[in-house]
Amino acid sequence: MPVTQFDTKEKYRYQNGFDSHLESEAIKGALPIGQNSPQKPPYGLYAEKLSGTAFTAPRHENKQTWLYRILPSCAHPPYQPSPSPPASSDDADATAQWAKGEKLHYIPNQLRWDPFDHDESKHLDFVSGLRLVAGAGDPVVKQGLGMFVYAAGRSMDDKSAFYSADGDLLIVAQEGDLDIRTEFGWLLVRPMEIAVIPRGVKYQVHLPSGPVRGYALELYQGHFVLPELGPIGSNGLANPRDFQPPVACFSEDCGATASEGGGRYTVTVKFNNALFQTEQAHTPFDVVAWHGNYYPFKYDLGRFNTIGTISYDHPDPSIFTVLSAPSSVAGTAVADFVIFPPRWLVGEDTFRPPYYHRNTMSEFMGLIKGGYDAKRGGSGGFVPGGASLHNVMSGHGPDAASHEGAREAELKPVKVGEGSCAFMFESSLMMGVSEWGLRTCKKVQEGYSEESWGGVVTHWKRPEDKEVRSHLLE
Ligand SMILES: O=C(O)Cc1cc(O)ccc1O
Ligand SMILES: [Fe+2]
Repeated sequence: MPVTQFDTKEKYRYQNGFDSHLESEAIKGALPIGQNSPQKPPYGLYAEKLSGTAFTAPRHENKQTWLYRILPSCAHPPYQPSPSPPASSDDADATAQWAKGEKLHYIPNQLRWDPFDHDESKHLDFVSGLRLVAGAGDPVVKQGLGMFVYAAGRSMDDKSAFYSADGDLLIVAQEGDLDIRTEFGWLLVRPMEIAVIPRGVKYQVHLPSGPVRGYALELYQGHFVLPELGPIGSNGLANPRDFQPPVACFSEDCGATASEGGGRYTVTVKFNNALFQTEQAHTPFDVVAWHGNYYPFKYDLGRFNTIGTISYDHPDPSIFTVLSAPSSVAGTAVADFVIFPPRWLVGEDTFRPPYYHRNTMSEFMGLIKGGYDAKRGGSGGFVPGGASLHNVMSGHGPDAASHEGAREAELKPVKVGEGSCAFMFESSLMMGVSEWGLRTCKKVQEGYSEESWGGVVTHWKRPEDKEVRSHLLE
């Protein structure tokens, strides 16, 4: 039985593997045997290669997939600049993010945002509901990244598709399910799950459970890898087999030629942070089979094998890295995706929350659910759907109350983060904040720094103080 868009039973079957060479056929025999490009591929399909790296990239980095589809992707009328800004009923500046060359604001202050708005208007879909919050670099030279939030109240049109030429998109679902139809098959991405849609892959996002909100990171350079495990050994953190790419699933909505079909599929592309559109007569979701190692996938954060100290001191958060996008400097990431899942704290004689910190890397944090052990929750705090940014060398750490609590806490084993999950996009690059992120969204918490650290208490004692001297004489 072919797996078509109508066959829901088959829709959510997945394969397993990270950076594996996989293959999937919705119709048995659709993949050519022993070669990629036969004179006449099976079932009259077209063979099309999708390259995720240069042809000549080293073998261990080389990424490509062969797609076997009813019509080739090139068969479309020319793209035009997106005729109207992404639909938004309530936010005139919402499209600023798409404008090429938008000025980013570089500021050393700690920033924190209240939860970003939902799409009350129900006018926004996943694409028009994407907002750039912060970023660095430039898609033109394939360097850097963009950090986004999304809020959407309606599904993308059944006859629409989106792809980004700018980079791989890591999606962190925070509220609501994303039913993502890709050229490679379907992915259901729920809160506490993530997905990565590689550069160039076309997709369409449906909202089966209602409005959605979440975070996303677009990587303008390279691809995500699993972090090295070093002395941890051969298992732990995110295990490769828990990454789930889809199985092939196609629609046949194509005419006798590429331009004769009756369909009107709107394809939108994000190209250098500007949107372009075309309308084609045939579905872009016509891939009957594929094989390769360049594919979209999802990952359930609940499967993360969290590791921590069983003796003393707070380890660096790099032990919580799910995925990393390396730069050319060893051990230095363009972006790390790090999570803070529920875990046992047993450290002895240890200040257990995150230490006070100034980092050469920038730290953008979000909260999927629950709370975070070094930050106050509740209104005005660090709460689900909100975010914080501690840029290059901006001091941060537990707020005064968390610090005092942790100083005095009885150090018995405790489980922290039960029912919660914070995450961090950590980058070696200095983050610029978009106009939308700084002003238009109206979510920046004015008093963040003062509220958090204004009340940090001095515990300093001079050497001649009685208490210190008696301690030294002991
Ligand atoms: O809360 C943060 O700032 C992130 C963070 C977490 C941690 O466990 C150690 C260092 C660090 O920067
Ligand atoms: Fe930090």
